Amino acid sequence: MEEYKSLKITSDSGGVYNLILNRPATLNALSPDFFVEFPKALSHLDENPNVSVIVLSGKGDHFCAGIDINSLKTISSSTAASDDRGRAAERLRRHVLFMQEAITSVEKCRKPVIASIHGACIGGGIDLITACDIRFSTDSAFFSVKEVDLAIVADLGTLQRLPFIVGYANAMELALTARRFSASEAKHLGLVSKVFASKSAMDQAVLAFAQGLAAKSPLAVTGTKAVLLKSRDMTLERALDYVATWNSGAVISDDLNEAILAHSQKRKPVFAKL
Ligand SMILES: CC/C=C\C=C\CC(=O)SCCNC(=O)CCNC(=O)[C@H](O)C(C)(C)COP(=O)(O)OP(=O)(O)OC[C@H]1O[C@@H](n2cnc3c(N)ncnc32)[C@H](O)[C@@H]1OP(=O)(O)O
Repeated sequence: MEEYKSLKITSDSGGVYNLILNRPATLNALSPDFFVEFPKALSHLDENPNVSVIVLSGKGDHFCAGIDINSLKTISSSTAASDDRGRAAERLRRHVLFMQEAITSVEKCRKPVIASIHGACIGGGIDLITACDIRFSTDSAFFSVKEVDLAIVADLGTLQRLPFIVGYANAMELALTARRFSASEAKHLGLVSKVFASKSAMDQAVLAFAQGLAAKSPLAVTGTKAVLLKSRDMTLERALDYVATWNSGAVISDDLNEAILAHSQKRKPVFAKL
């Protein structure tokens, strides 16, 4: 297994792997290392056939306190130091695109990624969880689309993804006010699917949930993720066309035969890995 400075990977039984934000001293603030390592880690997990489902969590008392504020200072001073504003702006734009790619790597991963959130989930933390496929939290977790309070426009995906999750009006209100909101409000808005009384209760339930997903046809799971994500960005007509093409390729698989056979034999299906 690769060694990372900002992350840790562990595995549980049944094809469930844990991708853990691992800078607890800074509440898992997203450092420059994170933006290099996170897409690499996801790519390795994606390529590893033993991995069926990925659970993203944070070590320590909080899930993620957003961008590492010290790195934000470095970004802004490195552009101010340049003598050419046009070039500095172009460099900064490329850097933001690079950071966006790191977050988008969650969507590019074929396997489902579940966010398991406790404590703070702020700024860049919201960018991360909104790219995830499913979100769970503890009841003491709290959330904030904090960027306007740092005098910046959220630029790593929250403004693009959050409206699809909580609706346009709710996303606008949360992003403009930067107010802190609770896990129960996050549940009410649909940002998290389930809320748990403690981190240990959540860990246990998320593992059981992830193992349940991992037991399903990997082709059907990866196809469902891919089609839902593509459909989000397409017209209905194109999205229906896309899924027809997808299924015409994937429907004729051993998984379909195994699912039908297992059903008729009243046993659990066993599928080959992806
Ligand atoms: C190009 C731009 C791209 C992306 C931009 C993204 C924007 C954002 O992410 S905006 C959001 C930025 N984050 C924040 O504003 C949160 C700041 N942190 C807090 O408000 C609090 O720490 C808390 C999350 C509410 C938790 O409070 P508490 O439990 O009291 O802990 P603290 O004592 O405040 O923190 C402990 C320790 O962690 C350090 N730390 C906290 N957050 C960050 C951070 N974002 N970056 C770097 N370091 C952070 C804090 O300084 C403390 O360190 P000490 O050395 O112990 O002082």
